Amino acid sequence: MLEVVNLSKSFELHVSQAGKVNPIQGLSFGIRQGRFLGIAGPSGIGKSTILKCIYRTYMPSSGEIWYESLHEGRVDLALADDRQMIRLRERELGYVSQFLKVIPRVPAVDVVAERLLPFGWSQADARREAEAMLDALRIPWKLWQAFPATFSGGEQQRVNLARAFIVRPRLMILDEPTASLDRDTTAAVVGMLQGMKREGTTMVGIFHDWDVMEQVADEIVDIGRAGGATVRPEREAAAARTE
Ligand SMILES: Nc1ncnc2c1ncn2[C@@H]1O[C@H](COP(=O)(O)OP(=O)(O)OP(=O)(O)O)[C@@H](O)[C@H]1O
Repeated sequence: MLEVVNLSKSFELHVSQAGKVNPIQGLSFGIRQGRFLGIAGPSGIGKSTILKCIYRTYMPSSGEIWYESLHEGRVDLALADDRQMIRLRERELGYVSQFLKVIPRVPAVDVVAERLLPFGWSQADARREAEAMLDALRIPWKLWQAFPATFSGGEQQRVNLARAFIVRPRLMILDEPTASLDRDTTAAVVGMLQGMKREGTTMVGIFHDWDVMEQVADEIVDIGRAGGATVRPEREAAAARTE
């Protein structure tokens, strides 16, 4: 479903004489449909950069990112043009980070509901679905009509999750999606991710909390190790030991 081949990304540093930073150099990995690949490694090594290259927030410096699209066939996301990326983001790719970027003065319920409109949903049905999603993510109903710009960090993160989850993307890209959440909300999000995985969503993600990573990931690429060795979560490793 996703195959990253020899991916490299470097950044030109304009503010100093330091030249370039090259966080990602010749990285390769693949994910099968319905699997969750975790990415681990020390701070600053380039984990978020990989996700941003897949979602094409960043243009890779070189390499290939092959994605099996439902509507567009096999696409190299490293070369796809902007219009194709917009279509794929609207219909197939979900991206959740810690930071919410939305138009100011739009109520939370509409920020979430608007994701369904390109799929032909009516405004009323989309709102009802958005309310159910906000409820599942434990956003109090009193905030549904409020503007997310005024929300706490954890509330904004849940609006972000709701925007991504509501369209049931084929490929979900998660950059520390539970970083500002409390334990109960994190557990609710983990349950929703597991449910989506059972329904066939493919996911790639970074989690600050190793326990959460182990609950959702089928395998973990540790990019701090030479060659990006794959580490299996402990529960799978334990199951394998008893096989
Ligand atoms: N837009 C950018 N311009 C310049 N340098 C960048 C840019 N984005 C990332 N970098 C650099 O690339 C390196 C990797 O950053 P990245 O955010 O991918 O790391 P990370 O592994 O996700 O870190 P953390 O775990 O701390 O979030 C860092 O040295 C960072 O400063």
